[in-house]
Amino acid sequence: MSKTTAAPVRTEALTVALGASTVLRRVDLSVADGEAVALLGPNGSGKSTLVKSLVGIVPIARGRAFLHGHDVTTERRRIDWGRIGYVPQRVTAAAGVPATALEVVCSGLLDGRRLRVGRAGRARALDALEQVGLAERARESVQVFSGGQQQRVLIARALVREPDLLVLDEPLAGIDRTSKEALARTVADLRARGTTVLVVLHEPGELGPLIDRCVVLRHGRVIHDGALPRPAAGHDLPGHEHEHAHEGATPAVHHAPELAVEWRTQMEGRP
Ligand SMILES: Nc1ncnc2c1ncn2[C@@H]1O[C@H](COP(=O)(O)OP(=O)(O)OP(=O)(O)O)[C@@H](O)[C@H]1O
Repeated sequence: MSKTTAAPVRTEALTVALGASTVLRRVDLSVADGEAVALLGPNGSGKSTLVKSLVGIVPIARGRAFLHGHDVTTERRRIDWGRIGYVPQRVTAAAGVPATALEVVCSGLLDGRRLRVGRAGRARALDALEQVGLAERARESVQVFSGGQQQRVLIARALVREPDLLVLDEPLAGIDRTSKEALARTVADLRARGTTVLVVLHEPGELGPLIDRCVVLRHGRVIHDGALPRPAAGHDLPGHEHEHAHEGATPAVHHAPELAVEWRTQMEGRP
């Protein structure tokens, strides 16, 4: 796999407006080769919009974004999309189509020039299903799969191209514990192979131990870029009241590992 030295992901003062509102405000983000970075923040803080702007689903109003050193707006054709796997938020692998898990994963190898995959392609698809722990169910219809299993099939579809950058949008949302653990194993394997991972999460959960760095968004701005914030003392104790006067405070970008972002409180005071 040929690699350039440019960072897999970089944004400079990235600003995105959707409808009448500015959803991302001057976001600077950089993900180095082989790094696993989590994008965290409360509902509506702009996490999905950030990854969508990277893959070209939403337009950039101001600032720039680069994938492997190429500007996603002006140099789209120079980007090697085969090196990039993207798994969007909350889609099912079934969508009424009676396809097997193997067929769904094989579809990740198709493009405008190729409408069927050969034996080698099917072997790669089986290998990708193996990576997400579903090889033994390759020939079953995805319609009978749980939400978490479908999510893993979609991740396998992104992995079948052997990307060196994988972008996952909320892969843990609404999936069963077995699938969360399987996903954590998949990400651990990817990390061991040097794959760069950018993952949108509500909270670190099973992926926490695998994350090198986290970037926390709030109201479309980066309020933290560094180590995973630890819950402040007592926050994880039963009975702790999550009521603090944080609203209105001017957010600052923190870099210290021991930073005092009170994890749950930053998540909009979610209990
Ligand atoms: N197509 C759109 N038109 C107008 N506003 C939009 C559009 N898509 C998203 N938004 C708004 O942009 C903001 C950021 O949305 P986004 O989905 O990026 O947030 P998020 O941090 O990923 O949230 P969640 O954790 O709930 O998925 C929200 O206020 C949302 O309502």
